[in-house]
Amino acid sequence: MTEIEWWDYDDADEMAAAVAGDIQFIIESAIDARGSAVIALAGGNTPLPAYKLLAEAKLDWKKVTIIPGDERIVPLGDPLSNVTALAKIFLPKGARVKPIVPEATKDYKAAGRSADALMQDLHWPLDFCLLGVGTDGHTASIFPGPDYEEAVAGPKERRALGVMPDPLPPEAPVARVTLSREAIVTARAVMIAVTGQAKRDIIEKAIKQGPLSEYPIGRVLADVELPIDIHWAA
Ligand SMILES: O=C1O[C@H](COP(=O)(O)O)[C@@H](O)[C@H](O)[C@H]1O
Repeated sequence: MTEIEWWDYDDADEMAAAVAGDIQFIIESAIDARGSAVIALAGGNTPLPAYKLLAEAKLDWKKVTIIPGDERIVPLGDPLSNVTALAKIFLPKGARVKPIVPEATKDYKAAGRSADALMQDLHWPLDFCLLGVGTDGHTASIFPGPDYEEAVAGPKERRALGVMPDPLPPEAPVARVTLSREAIVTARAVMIAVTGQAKRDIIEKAIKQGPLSEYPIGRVLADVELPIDIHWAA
């Protein structure tokens, strides 16, 4: 198991400021080292305050490419669309925000294949991947269901795939496209940002369970080589 460090904050605002500061530093370092930064950001609600603060940072945003680390298969502009939330915040800054599901389709497997093909246009490994975690233990859109093993242990060259969660999560009950575990854990830096005791309990349990964890976050964290920071506020 990798080195995992918890960073605890008094409230979500304090956490958002710290997360935004760390991502800014990672982006600056990537631009200094390679001339550009390619980052995958978590969807959902938890990281939005951090993204709003990050967008205020003085960065050479034209050199920054942002993809969602996972996407709900819904039309662009839909309130559930992860890339739409990212685009609203970062497009006005000049960043390149790339949808990984440009068109909603009923064939989630085909959406996954086309996202995997789109990944070829990016430089790899990712400079950074931010993960969220659901109260059911999913991370990115890696969920139990028919695509689970492919997501956590599929071919190493598979960077994205279509996923049908089973059961469907009530907050966004739709098929998904997600980065694979391999694409996530080979990023140059991986960070988790979560709020609430329930998510903390799940992550702690998942880490204890190790590679045989019942939770997707446990399967993703198992045997990761790079150190991972987990930012948490109650
Ligand atoms: O469905 C999703 O859920 C997780 C957690 O979202 P949150 O709103 O509880 O923070 C998120 O990380 C993932 O990207 C998203 O698609």
